[in-house]
Amino acid sequence: MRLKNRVAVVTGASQGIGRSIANLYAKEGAKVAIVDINVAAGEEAAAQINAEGGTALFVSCDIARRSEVDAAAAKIKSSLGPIDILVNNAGITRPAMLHKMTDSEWNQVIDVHLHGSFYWLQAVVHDMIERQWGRIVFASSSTAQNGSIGQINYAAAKSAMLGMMRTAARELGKHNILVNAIAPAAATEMTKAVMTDPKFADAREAALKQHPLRRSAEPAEIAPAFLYLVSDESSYITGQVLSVDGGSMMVR
Ligand SMILES: NC(=O)c1ccc[n+]([C@@H]2O[C@H](COP(=O)([O-])OP(=O)(O)OC[C@H]3O[C@@H](n4cnc5c(N)ncnc54)[C@H](O)[C@@H]3O)[C@@H](O)[C@H]2O)c1
Ligand SMILES: CC(C)C1=CC=C(C(=O)O)[C@@H](O)[C@H]1O
Repeated sequence: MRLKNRVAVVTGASQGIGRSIANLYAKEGAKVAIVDINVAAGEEAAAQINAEGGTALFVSCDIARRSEVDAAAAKIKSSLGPIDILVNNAGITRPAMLHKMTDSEWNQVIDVHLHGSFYWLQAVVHDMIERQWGRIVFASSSTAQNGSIGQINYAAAKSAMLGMMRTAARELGKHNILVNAIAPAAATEMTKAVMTDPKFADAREAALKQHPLRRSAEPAEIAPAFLYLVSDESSYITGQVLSVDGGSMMVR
């Protein structure tokens, strides 16, 4: 077991990529905190892990609110112990062309990705420094490098997360705290509309023709990369962005 007795926080783990990460970490022996605003799905995800012999705790938390992050971190530390691993995975999209985007659409996306990730960094970093061990992974996106039509808020947020990741990697490396990012691509609730809406059928077909693997991924195919970056096997990797997208962005 590669994460035996490690305490891991995975934000946005009620569904999608985060849930697959939580499942895999639990199988590898970690005590996992599932942090999400989707209470029903989060409780179900935690119950499933516990029923299968793992250890999981669901904690309801809107990561865009510092008070909720601080309360969630305190609950996790008192229930599971000091936090060793943080995965800043929770995310949302609020698409609109830039000339039509409202302040609310802009702020919601910035609040979740940027403020949420920052609050969680601050909530875990003191314990990690004290223990001289930590692993932090951000879920970024290829939109950080390429941009994405209709997603200026999301592209800005995902780009900024890389700046945060690299800065944290530089500041924390001397404490044996490694900080990296993954740019994933998988079929989830987030991508469902674009993947299934008939009005995007032509764009989808064109994208698939350019895709080296000619298919999208399941979240479970993304999770092993998140395991690698928090395991002892990646002890000399920090400040990096790993694309786990079937090579789809390589060909652009
Ligand atoms: N699916 C993809 O192809 C893809 C591509 C690039 C990046 N990503 C990123 O990967 C991460 C996971 O995406 P996914 O596809 O699994 O999405 P998803 O929509 O299936 O899951 C996102 C989770 O985040 C939770 N969440 C949203 N706002 C929250 C908040 N304020 N506080 C706490 N939890 C909140 C949701 O409830 C949900 O459980 C996101 O950061 C996303 O931007 C996904
Ligand atoms: C195009 C669609 C399926 C899509 C791809 C990538 C995303 C990302 O998070 O990088 C999603 O926002 C979504 O728009």
